[in-house]
Amino acid sequence: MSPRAVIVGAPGAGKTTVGELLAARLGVPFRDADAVIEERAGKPIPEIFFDEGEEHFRALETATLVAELAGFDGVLALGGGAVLAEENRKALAGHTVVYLAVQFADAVSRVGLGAGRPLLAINPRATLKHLLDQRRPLYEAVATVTVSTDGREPEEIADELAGRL
Ligand SMILES: Nc1ncnc2c1ncn2[C@@H]1O[C@H](COP(=O)(O)OP(=O)(O)OP(=O)(O)O)[C@@H](O)[C@H]1O
Ligand SMILES: O=C(O)C1=C[C@@H](O)[C@@H](O)[C@H](O)C1
Ligand SMILES: [Mg+2]
Repeated sequence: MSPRAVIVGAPGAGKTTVGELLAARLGVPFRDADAVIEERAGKPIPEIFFDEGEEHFRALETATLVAELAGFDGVLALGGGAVLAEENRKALAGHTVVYLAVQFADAVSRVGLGAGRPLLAINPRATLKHLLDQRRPLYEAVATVTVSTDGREPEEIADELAGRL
């Protein structure tokens, strides 16, 4: 068993939004790895970061990724930082991985820079810019399909992906 598609991309790329639409088009279930982690931990991600720290969150993220890659056959959206660990990137090899690319301007307007994103708690604009620059090559490295999302509606992106997969 393997997911029909694994979606990666930065915060605000539209992983959850486009992932749900794509799953509906393919007639398969959708699952968000962030939601699975919250369910397993019994608390929201900002609380996991606050109580146990990022390292603990990343360990939960790897365990969740490995379990879902082996046991889920729908569309799986990953957290924005799931590509950071080499172990995770290796685990993604051989799977259909969709990279939703987004440039800074659209990412800022979609993310909103409000509460709920522990990594963007301090100096959100500069942090988001750095995070996009740092991660772009990592998303590209794991992707088997890349789609640009800037200035495009989620429905249009999901249609393109459904046709390409
Ligand atoms: N292509 C798009 N055009 C305009 N707005 C979008 C697009 N995709 C998503 N959005 C909006 O941007 C916001 C963030 O989208 P979404 O939560 O799907 O991103 P995400 O990649 O899952 O982010 P996160 O990393 O936080 O999980 C939502 O309000 C969503 O409605
Ligand atoms: O960009 C990141 O590193 C993160 C993105 C979210 O999806 C969550 O997985 C968490 O807030 C970390
Ligand atoms: Mg999401």
